[in-house]
Parts: sequence; structure tokens; C-alpha cells
Amino acid sequence: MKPVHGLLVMAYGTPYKEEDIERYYTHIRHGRRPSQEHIDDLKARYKAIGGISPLAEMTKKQAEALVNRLNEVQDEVEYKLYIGLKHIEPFIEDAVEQMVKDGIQEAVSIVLAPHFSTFSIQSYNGRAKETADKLGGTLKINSVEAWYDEPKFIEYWAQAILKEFEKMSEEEKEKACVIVSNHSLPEKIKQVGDPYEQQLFETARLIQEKTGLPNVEVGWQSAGQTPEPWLGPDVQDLTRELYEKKGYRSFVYAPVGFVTEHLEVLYDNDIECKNVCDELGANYYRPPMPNTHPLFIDAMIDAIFKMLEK
Ligand SMILES: CC1=C(CCC(=O)O)c2cc3nc(cc4[nH]c(cc5[nH]c(cc1n2)c(C)c5CCC(=O)O)c(CCC(=O)O)c4C)C(CCC(=O)O)=C3C
Ligand SMILES: [Fe+2]
Repeated sequence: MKPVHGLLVMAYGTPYKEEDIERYYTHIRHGRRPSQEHIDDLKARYKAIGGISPLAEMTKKQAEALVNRLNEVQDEVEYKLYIGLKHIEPFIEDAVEQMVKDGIQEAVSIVLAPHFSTFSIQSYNGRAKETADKLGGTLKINSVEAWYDEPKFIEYWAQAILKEFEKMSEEEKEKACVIVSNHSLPEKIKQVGDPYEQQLFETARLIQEKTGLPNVEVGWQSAGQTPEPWLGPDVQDLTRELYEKKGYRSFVYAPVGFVTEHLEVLYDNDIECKNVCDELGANYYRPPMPNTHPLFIDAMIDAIFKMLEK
């Protein structure tokens, strides 16, 4: 009999129905209830993308694709899937507790976000390990930290971006640029040597190398509503600036820090960035997100094996 190990797949989580929005937002704000105005604003954004986000469903599909593939490509261990979410049930703690209850002694964990940050990946992995320790330390979790430079991940985006360029005439291509982006974070992360910003630059560099496209820019999106400075330039401001200063007339948005068509992509890119393009009279393109694309699933599989071999 093969030993059974856990595969802990962690993701952000999303409200399952409208009534969940308030407690979900409160959890994101570390238990501080957002103002009614902020809640109404968030409700309106979910409404604008069709009521709820496809994220819950897609996280499940991605996690299932990952465990199936992991059990297909190796024969030594039987991996059992556990899903743990950051801001809604099943929480990361629930998933780890279930693994311990099931008698799992070893697990691999991966977050469905490519870039490491103390704000994101570190807090996911930290919560998982703390829970395992609290429950007696019988469960060892080996965590993948980042996979922003995995060749198959870059290949996915390169192919997806080039497919958008195929829709353009030669003339349009000359005035087109790619905007590679990730979720903004407070600028103060740089003071603790957080690699988040550099990792996005590296993803963009690798995509540029793979596609051979001349115009690749980096931006940040979906910044929070606080007075402190956030990483910039914001993708909307950047679009205006590139239109004016570099004369670009077509924009291909690649929000590579995300892996699914969810709120930040369907609203912040497909509505807000599209509005800026419409206003400028520029063309808007946004390739499909990785979702369960085999190249994407295999990129995470490669990251898991590299981590286990270390
Ligand atoms: C780094 C990062 C990622 C990427 C890495 C990862 O995936 O972990 C990410 C992803 C996501 N963020 C998401 C949703 C939200 N994030 C918020 C707010 C915030 N995110 C932050 C950071 C991140 N977030 C921060 C520092 C805040 C401000 C908190 C504050 O106010 O102090 C808010 C509050 C309202 C607003 O600000 O828009 C919402 C609704 C969804 C789900 C979308 C859906 O449901 O489809 C996803 C995938
Ligand atoms: Fe967020």
C-alpha cells in the first residue's frame, strides 16, 4: 500500500452568496468591520460581474486538477486533497485540522498565487504550519513558496498573449503593448526586503523573453482603500501615461499575479481598464486566465517536485 500524504491547496476565498460579503470583507480587514459605504461599494462590484465570483468554483477545479495530475505523474505516494482558504470557510485551519484527524503525517502545500510576499504566501503557509504545530506537531507540511518563474507558467502566458496579438493587424501590433500586473500591496513591504515587487519584474522579463515582444510594461492593480502609499504605477494611470508618452493604441493586460477570472480581473481589468481604453479610444485585450490549463497545472506540479527534491 502506498503511503497517503496530504495535498493542501490554499487560495484567497470568495463570498458564496451575497449575504457572505460583509463577514468576508470583515475577515479581510482582520476583524474590523468595513464602513457601510465600503460594503455597498464591494456589493456593487460583485453585482457588476454577475452577482458572485467564479472563484469558488474554479479554485475547486484547479485543486482537483492538481491532485489528479500529481497522482498520475508519480507512483510512490497517494495524495489526498485538502482545500484551505484565507478569508472564508473552509479556512486553512479547518483543512489542516481535517488532515490531522485523518491521520495524515506528511503534506505538501501550495498557494494558488505565483508571487511570494510576507502579506500573502507567507501568511498562508504560516497559518498552516502554526495550526499543525498547535495540533501536536504530528503533521509535517512542506510548502512551495513561489512559482512566478516556472517555465510552463511563463509558457502559458506567452502563448495566451501571442494569441491576442494574432487578432491584430501588423499596423496595430506596432502600437500595442503588454501590461503585466499583480495586486498592489502597501509600499512598506519593501522596507522588510519583501521579494514581491522583484518577482513580478522577473515574470515580466521572462514573458518578454519568451514572446519576443518589444513593448512589455509592469503595473499594479486593485490597491486597497487606505491612505498609505501602495506599489505603483496603477494599471489605469499607466495606461493613460503610455497612451500619451509612448503612443500605444492597443493594450494587452496580463494580470499574472492572479490565476482565475475573479473580481480583480473581471472588474478591475475588464471593466475599469476597459473603460480607460474606451475613453482614450484605445483597444483593450485580456487573455484568458490560466484556470485549469494543462500547462498551468503542470507548472505547479514542477514547482512541487522542485521543492520536494531540495
Ligand atoms: C496580494 C493579494 C492578492 C493576490 C494573492 C492571493 O491570491 O492571495 C489578493 C487576491 C484577491 N483578493 C480578493 C478580494 C479582495 N481583496 C480585498 C482587499 C485586499 N487584498 C489584498 C491583497 C491581495 N489580494 C490587500 C492588501 C487588501 C486590502 C485589505 C485592507 O483593506 O486592509 C478586498 C476588499 C475590498 C477591496 O479592497 O477591493 C476583496 C474583496 C480576491 C477574491 C476575488 C473574488 O472574490 O473574486 C482575490 C483572489
Ligand atoms: Fe485581496
